[in-house]
Amino acid sequence: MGSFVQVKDVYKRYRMGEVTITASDGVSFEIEKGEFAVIVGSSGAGKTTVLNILGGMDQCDEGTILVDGCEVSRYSPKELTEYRRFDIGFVFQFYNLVQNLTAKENVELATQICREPKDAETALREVGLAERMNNFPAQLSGGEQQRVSIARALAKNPKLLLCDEPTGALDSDTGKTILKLLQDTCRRDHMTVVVITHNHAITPMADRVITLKNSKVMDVRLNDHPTPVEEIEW
Ligand SMILES: Nc1ncnc2c1ncn2[C@@H]1O[C@H](COP(=O)(O)OP(=O)(O)OP(=O)(O)O)[C@@H](O)[C@H]1O
Repeated sequence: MGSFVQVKDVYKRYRMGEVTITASDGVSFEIEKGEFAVIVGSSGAGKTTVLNILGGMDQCDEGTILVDGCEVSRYSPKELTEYRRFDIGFVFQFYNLVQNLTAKENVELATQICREPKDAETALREVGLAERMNNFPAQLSGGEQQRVSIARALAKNPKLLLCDEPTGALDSDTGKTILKLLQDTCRRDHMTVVVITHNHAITPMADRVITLKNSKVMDVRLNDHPTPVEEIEW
């Protein structure tokens, strides 16, 4: 049996008139089930491209993506829709909550379109928002809004939780509580979590660090003893 996530020789090119931009240039890496993986690289290194392909929002031109034994890179558009809907939880930098729905309604909105979801209240309780379920996003701090978006993603019971700069809009203390929540969820539920970031300071807390540079994988490193989030400074 191979790894839970296998990305093999993936190429993604964008044609812009005469110019072709290679956003993924033979990218390969693996992630095991239940790992907390960080994909790190500077702006333009190709992080979002990899995350979009892994999340079924975009397709690669060449290469293979296997998730839990399924060959996502061969999925039809209809299969990709189901993959995004049932298998993937997304967390974005700017939360992407619906402003005129409460925290609970935001989570319910997502769970209405998936199989065997968690109860919205349970999901919100697990992220520490038991008291704020009936608040609208504008009544919540940035960190609390990010918790709602994590509850929304986890309520789907996804196979993979993909997070795009989840702390990018938060101050460092709030960012750390969000990373701790993600790491605790990973440990407690054996959830496979992938965080993309430009912030190298986050890498010591990961089980696996995949470094991208110029659209290629520069380095893959395993941390046998990840640093507790509380001890990380940035
Ligand atoms: N839809 C697109 N059309 C054309 N070029 C694109 C597209 N998406 C990404 N690119 C290019 O591919 C390269 C990698 O971009 P990508 O967004 O994956 O990098 P990134 O590491 O996520 O950067 P950032 O941290 O700034 O978001 C960049 O040169 C970018 O301009």
